Amino acid sequence: MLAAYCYAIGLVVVPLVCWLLWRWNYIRYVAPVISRCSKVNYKMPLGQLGLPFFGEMLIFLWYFKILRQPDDFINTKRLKYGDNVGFYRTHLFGSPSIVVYSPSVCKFVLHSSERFKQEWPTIEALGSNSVITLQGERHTLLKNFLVNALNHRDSLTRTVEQVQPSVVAALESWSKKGKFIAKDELRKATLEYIGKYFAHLELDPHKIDALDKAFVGIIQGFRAQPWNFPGTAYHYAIKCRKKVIKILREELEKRKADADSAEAKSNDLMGRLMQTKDKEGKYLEDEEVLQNLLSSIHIGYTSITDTVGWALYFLAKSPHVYQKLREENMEMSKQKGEGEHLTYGDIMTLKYTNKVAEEIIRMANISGFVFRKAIDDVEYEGYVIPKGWQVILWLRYLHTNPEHFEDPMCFNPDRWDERPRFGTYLPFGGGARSCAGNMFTRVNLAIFLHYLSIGYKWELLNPNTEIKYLSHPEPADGVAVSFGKH
Ligand code: HEM
Repeated sequence: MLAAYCYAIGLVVVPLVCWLLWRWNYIRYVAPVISRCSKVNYKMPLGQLGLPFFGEMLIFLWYFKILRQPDDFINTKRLKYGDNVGFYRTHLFGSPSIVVYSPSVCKFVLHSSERFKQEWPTIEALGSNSVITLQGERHTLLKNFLVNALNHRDSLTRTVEQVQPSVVAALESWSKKGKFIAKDELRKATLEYIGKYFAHLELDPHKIDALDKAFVGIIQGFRAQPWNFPGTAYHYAIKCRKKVIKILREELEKRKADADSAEAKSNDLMGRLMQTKDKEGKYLEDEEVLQNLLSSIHIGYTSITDTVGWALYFLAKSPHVYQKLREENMEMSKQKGEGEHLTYGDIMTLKYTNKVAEEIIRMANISGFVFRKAIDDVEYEGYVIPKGWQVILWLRYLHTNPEHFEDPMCFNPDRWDERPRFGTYLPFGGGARSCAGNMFTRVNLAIFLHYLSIGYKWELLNPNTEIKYLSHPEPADGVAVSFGKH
């Protein structure tokens, strides 16, 4: 009797449970969409949603962490399902998702903010008044402000003037160190100068370490589960955020208390935020000033650190590129007097340097993905992007796909002699949420490239170090270098 019972379990129950586990996400997420969309004849994108709860996360991790071939996640789907319409269905980061890999669909999603919204469950870690999380009119107000303050010609001219002395000083101090982890030094140097440039913050080494630690804590909370109790990454991120806001608030209060001080009169980012008015002529709330300053310092110093870290890596691996870069910049340097700095106009004439900068940005892919949520069922060429599903724009795939860039993993600045095909190069996103600091990044990178190439040489201490792709791409050793003067 018992044997028959066990036999029945083995024969019926176990396969049934396995089948249910395998089909669970289909039954839960896909079947209702198919039933709803059959009336309007929309097709379901191809793909699969994997296991309950985990979805295809284990496969994703396999490609990112074990094989370290992140884009093969998409390549295997293209092999299995064919090219289809430029996107597949999957289940990642806890949600049924559509992964988009084609230029036209990426553009469609980025430029359809009425159909796809940006949603951050971890809003308290990011700040509910930050341009990153705001929606609607307030977002437009702050976004326009930031684009103006960071990316326009006048602002870039000021950036070039004010940032150079700090870059020169940082490189000089590195040459005295000899061997170091470049990412560690870059974090400190860029935080120091961005803090000074954006808010006149005078940061001693102790304060820089404390601030940097707090910013790392904030990042860890961005994509964590939004569980706000002691011990969670989200809770810690909120605590770190409060610490940074406290430091920025001290500076804000100082300026309010002494309106005649040089800082209060300066037109740094904090000063300009304090002077910004909305449509009704009302100044921004303090909280808005502080939160947007925090976001700008944060994104600014981390993205420049990453980009310049990659510059050191790629240039060390491509001596012929370094040599050409050096020649162009030595030529520029000869035209300058002793101690005379570059102008924004000079940087624009450095053709090869700008190509190197663009190639670094393409290959670094520091913002490899962009996330949206479909507000309603959206039809695209007969297929549905279902309401409530997460949409993951796989921007990095645009830049590593040989159909868009020949021999894409080869570091080749000369590919920028021609413009990439429309929509195939989107490192800064697009549409209403495109990056507010794209030109700011390019100019900062060009300044580093200039001073690095005219004055310094370096070698990678671990030239074969692995590349980490999560949480963002970087050489696993943090770019350990031996660094010195020419
Ligand atoms: C290589 C460097 C950088 C890359 C690859 C990059 C990439 C991006 C991308 C892809 C987005 C769009 C996100 C989305 O659509 O959801 C974005 C948004 C943004 N970026 Fe950057 N970024 C870089 C540097 C910077 C810098 C230096 C700043 C400022 C100092 C900055 C400020 C912003 C802001 C404020 C947004 C939010 C815009 C909005 O929500 O409307 N970025 N960035």
